[in-house]
Amino acid sequence: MAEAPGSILVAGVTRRFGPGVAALDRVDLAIAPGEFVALLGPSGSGKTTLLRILAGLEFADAGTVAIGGRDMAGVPARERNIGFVFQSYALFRHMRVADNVAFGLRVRPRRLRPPAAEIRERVAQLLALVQLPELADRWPEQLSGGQRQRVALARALATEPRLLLLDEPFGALDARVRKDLRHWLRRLHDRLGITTVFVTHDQDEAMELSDRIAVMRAGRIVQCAPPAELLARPADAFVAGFLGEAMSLPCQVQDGLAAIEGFEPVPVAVPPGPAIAVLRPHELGVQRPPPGEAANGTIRTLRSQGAALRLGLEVGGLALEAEVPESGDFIRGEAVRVTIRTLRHVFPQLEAGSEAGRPPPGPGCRLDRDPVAGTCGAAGQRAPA
Ligand SMILES: Nc1ncnc2c1ncn2[C@@H]1O[C@H](COP(=O)(O)OP(=O)(O)OP(=O)(O)O)[C@@H](O)[C@H]1O
Repeated sequence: MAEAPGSILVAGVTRRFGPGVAALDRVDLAIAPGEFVALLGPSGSGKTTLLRILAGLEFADAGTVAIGGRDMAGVPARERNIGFVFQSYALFRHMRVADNVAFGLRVRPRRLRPPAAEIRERVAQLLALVQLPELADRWPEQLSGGQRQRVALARALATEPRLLLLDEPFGALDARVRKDLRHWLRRLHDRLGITTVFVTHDQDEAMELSDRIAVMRAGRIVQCAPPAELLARPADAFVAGFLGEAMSLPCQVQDGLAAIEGFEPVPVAVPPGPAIAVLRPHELGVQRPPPGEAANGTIRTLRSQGAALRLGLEVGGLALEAEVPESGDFIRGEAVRVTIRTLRHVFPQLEAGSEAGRPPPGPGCRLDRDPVAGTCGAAGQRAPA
């Protein structure tokens, strides 16, 4: 069956650099035409390696990659019709902006190269598309970082690629510019409908931009799902602890109760044994201890956040963060009663010991199954002694 031009199907892709741990380990990923998918994960989890394999800049030791239904084995990068933008993908310094954008068209073999007038027209359209029509005659060094990345995107789009691969394209820019470009990129994607794979380790960026996020860890896709699904139903403690602001607390489950150091036991539906409870700051309750009840924590820091108050707490030797209504009227050093209001995510501690600590292959990014979910943030830190 013929597939739409922008579809991607990665099956069982493994890539090893030397005898050590695989940079990619049996990765499956299916992306529909026109989708915007982020690869999100900690440093070294294999995001760039996967992107480079899609691009044809790196090869897989095992597994297959098909783009638009065609097996890419042996198809060189230049024949894949893919546009790239990398964080450090400098523009050609000796070429003006317009010539940078025209580059991909001018280097085509003569029989495929559009006439010069058509290239000029196309460059003007692309610079209008990235909202920089007035910069055609500038040199790259006369542009801001954000403008350079937009020119790099125009250059990537010049050859009308069926697939756009972006590797931390805004990584070097300051937070404000980054946010603006992020919104702009999503609007551009919605207009053009090009299948886009975006590498980032910024979870906010991934959450805001993507139709789905593939969360990677140690060379595997642990879970791939829409952002809201990842937050609501994380596949494991890693995903739960990686998305959104979260604290991962070791606990012991017995008789349907999770024992977390410093807290009352909490009912959970998890098999007995060691487990990880993932808590978010708003899931903790903080009060002055009612008469007759002992305090179990101390307020170490307070920070107002408009309607909410952010409290740094010490509970049972752990440093935790709670978010409570501003009306709390607490003071630093105060002894308080800290409770777990809801405990939505508890995971048996299975994966930690499996295959030398590597996560099991995740549900991958298959389109033929219901997407499952995931979450993240600061893990619960042990308080300084
Ligand atoms: N050319 C190479 N030679 C040897 N090891 C490599 C090579 N490229 C990648 N690796 C290793 O493969 C693993 C995955 O690297 P990769 O760059 O794909 O991770 P990443 O998730 O993109 O990380 P980052 O967020 O830091 O860019 C890392 O352990 C890395 O050191």
